[in-house]
Amino acid sequence: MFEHLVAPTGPYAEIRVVPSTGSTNADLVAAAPTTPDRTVLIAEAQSAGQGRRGRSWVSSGGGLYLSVLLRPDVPPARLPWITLLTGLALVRATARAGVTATLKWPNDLLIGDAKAAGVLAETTNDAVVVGIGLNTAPLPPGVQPGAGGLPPTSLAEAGARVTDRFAVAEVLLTELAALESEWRAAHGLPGALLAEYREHSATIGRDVRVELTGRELLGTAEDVLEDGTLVVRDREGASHTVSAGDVVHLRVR
Ligand SMILES: O=C(O)CCCC[C@@H]1SC[C@@H]2NC(=O)N[C@@H]21
Repeated sequence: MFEHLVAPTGPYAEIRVVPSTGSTNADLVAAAPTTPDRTVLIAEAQSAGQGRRGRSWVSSGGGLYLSVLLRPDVPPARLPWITLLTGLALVRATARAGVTATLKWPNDLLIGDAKAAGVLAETTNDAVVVGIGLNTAPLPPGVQPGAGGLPPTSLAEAGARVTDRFAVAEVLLTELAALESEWRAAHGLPGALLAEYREHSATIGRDVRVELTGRELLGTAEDVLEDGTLVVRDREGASHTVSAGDVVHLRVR
């Protein structure tokens, strides 16, 4: 499998596949001090898969669970774009499998109104570990929607042409490398990627509810800006900038 995944001209220092681990993100965060830039770890199953906000990520096998350690030499304020451009890599890879997907800002890949993938980016010293969980096969019965309330779905349920997780991983990593290299070359500015992100956004133009510390913001998501923040206009007409740490829910009209 290892050989199957390594593109001869690919930019990755290493692509390692393990049968099982606790969490590929936790492994790369722990190994960060001695791990080179652009190292990939893929697990066939995880016993302690992590989602955002302390949630767990169902990783019993049948899905794609991978993390990439990156050392981009860009200003720290531009690092939130890693989450967004990873979302774009997921959109592109999903399209190559014959399925149209959109992005719930900042990090959820949606097929229709259900969630097929999530991204968890963690910063450690001078590295960023970006984890991707993508449901290629249906989840086991009984998996509840996450805290965001989105029901789960998978490439298989969406009728994708390609559902083999290693084949999908190969396309995904190729797209991620292309996007991430372009972004690095622009010193962390999104350039043309901003228009691509807006085009695939499931959030822009939708009514949203944002959980802020101690209060709630109800409004309409208007745009995603060059710094990766989301602009929300509230019912009184005031504009708010929401950062990637805030929780945004799409509201049904
Ligand atoms: O939507 C989310 O909450 C993010 C989910 C991220 C899950 C992936 S699976 C591979 C990597 N290892 C982890 O423990 N988490 C990420």
